[in-house]
Amino acid sequence: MGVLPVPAEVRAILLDIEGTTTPIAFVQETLFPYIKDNVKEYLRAHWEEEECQRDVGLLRKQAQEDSSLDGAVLIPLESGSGKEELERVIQAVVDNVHWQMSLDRKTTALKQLQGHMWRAAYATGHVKGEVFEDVVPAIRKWREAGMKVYIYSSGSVEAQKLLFGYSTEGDILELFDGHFDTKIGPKVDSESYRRIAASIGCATNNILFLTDVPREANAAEEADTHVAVVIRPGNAGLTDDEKSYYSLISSFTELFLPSST
Ligand SMILES: CSCCC(=O)C(=O)COP(=O)(O)O
Ligand SMILES: [Mg+2]
Repeated sequence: MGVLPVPAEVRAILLDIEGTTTPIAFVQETLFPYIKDNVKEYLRAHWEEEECQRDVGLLRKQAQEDSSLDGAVLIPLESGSGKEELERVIQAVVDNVHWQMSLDRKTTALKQLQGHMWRAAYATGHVKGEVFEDVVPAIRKWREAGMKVYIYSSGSVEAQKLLFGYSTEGDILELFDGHFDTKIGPKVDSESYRRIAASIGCATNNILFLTDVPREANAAEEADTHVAVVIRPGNAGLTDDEKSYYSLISSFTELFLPSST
């Protein structure tokens, strides 16, 4: 097992979810198929609700922005009433969601809808959020050492709270001081890390960001945030250059805090 000393100036640890706290397989083989299999039924059941209409409105706006992309699916406005017209619009939303998911897009519009759909899956016990076994004990230790701990995921804040609120380890939301999603900006944009630091009330170099994705690590580093790339079973492989450039950990227990005993 390796040891990665955490720089003394670090006051907060910012965690990615998929591939960092949580197996990629859980997201790709449980959470995402749930959306693909249930989106049409969900839209039919919730169409009249304000939240659902807001989600569809966001998806429609995103679809317009995406209209020049290969395979993009536009979402028409309902023109008139009637079951057939409703089904036509719902089908366009379904096709748009499937198209975005086939590209693993991280748009806020897609992530908002997914978060709302997962609510029922978690609340009924159909799904439990998976976390790697080292995650909870390590975070508890960091917090005892005075470290603040935040989540930054492309999954919506609501989806994050569901995953950790209904996790295999129970409700572990108390372990986090706050949550960020793509509303603060994309994870591959260095500006997002500056906004997160401002929101936490610290400098970017007071933060250590843990992620499985080198492009995200690169963006954070550009903003002067400390980074380590997390290697977990099922994660995408790293190039030799990435392996030698980034600090790597395969378990949260490898982080060594200056105040740790
Ligand atoms: C919050 S659970 C769903 C995860 C998700 O939708 C996703 O796109 C994963 O992104 P991450 O930034 O956590 O790698
Ligand atoms: Mg990730």
